[in-house]
Amino acid sequence: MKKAMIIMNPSSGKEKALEYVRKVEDTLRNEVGYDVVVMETTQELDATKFCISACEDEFDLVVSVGGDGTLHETINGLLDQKHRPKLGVIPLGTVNDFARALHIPLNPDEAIRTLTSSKLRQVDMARINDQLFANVVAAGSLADTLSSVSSEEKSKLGAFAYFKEGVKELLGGSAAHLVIEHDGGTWEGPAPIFIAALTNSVGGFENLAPDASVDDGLLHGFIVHNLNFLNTLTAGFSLLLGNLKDHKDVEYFTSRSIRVSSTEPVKTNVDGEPGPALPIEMHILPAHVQVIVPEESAES
Ligand SMILES: Nc1ncnc2c1ncn2[C@@H]1O[C@H](COP(=O)(O)OP(=O)(O)OP(=O)(O)O)[C@@H](O)[C@H]1O
Repeated sequence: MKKAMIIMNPSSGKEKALEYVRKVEDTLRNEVGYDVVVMETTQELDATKFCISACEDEFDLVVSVGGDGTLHETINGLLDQKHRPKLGVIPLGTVNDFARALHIPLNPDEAIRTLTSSKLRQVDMARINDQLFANVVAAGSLADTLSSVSSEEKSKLGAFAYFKEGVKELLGGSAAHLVIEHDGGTWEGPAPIFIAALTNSVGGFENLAPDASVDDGLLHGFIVHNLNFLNTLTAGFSLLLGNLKDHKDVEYFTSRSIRVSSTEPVKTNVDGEPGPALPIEMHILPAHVQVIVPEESAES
């Protein structure tokens, strides 16, 4: 019999995770015919440990029930594994970038229906130092600010919580000197933020990297530099309209590998969580995981 592991964070989804997990279990067992194991996280990194054991025990499917934090920890269990189970995603967080990028419904009941779909997408992941990411890495003074956006603010304001904190930080005007090496050359200079996106949805803004698709084998780099009050606002509008890469103070490139370093101490944010300090090295891992997506979903 095929084996599925459900990895669920009971603290996500406004305490509704337990109710949804029963529905996930029923759907997998009764409609798709899986032997199902439910693993409940109690602390940070539990989801990674559970996913490692699912790989080692050759499970066919792992379903992440929680927010982007739980998903990020789950996919990190796939690092350097020979057997990688298929992935299902039930988004219960406030932003849910990965689900947005894959057109997985943000309504949990509808997302659960998706688990009966026979459509799979081969999705890129990327390595950053000794971990994996599925969505986005940000580096620079602004990245640290984004890590401090509270769950309450995200619930209340959605993607605008990031925008609000971002504008506040940019008006403070701190920009570290970054050295960014990519397939096409090296950029060097002061920048309040550098973003490497794998998918089009970043911090809930589905327009930030409209050219990034989950399976294009590329990292999409945005270096934002020389921001002051006026162009902070115009960059904000560019972000909302999906043409950030054309803004005069934004350098855009695609690459399979990127190295970012600085002589100053600079923090990063990886998939919405605090990440390693610079230097960082990123490498794309094309088609690294097969994700269950709705039958009718578009390929972008
Ligand atoms: N039982 C638990 N209680 C509290 N925190 C947990 C528990 N299990 C896991 N965690 C931690 O909670 C963090 C956030 O989880 P997750 O992203 O799933 O939910 P969320 O906060 O509702 O979503 P979002 O980040 O989108 O607001 C995870 O990174 C994980 O380390």
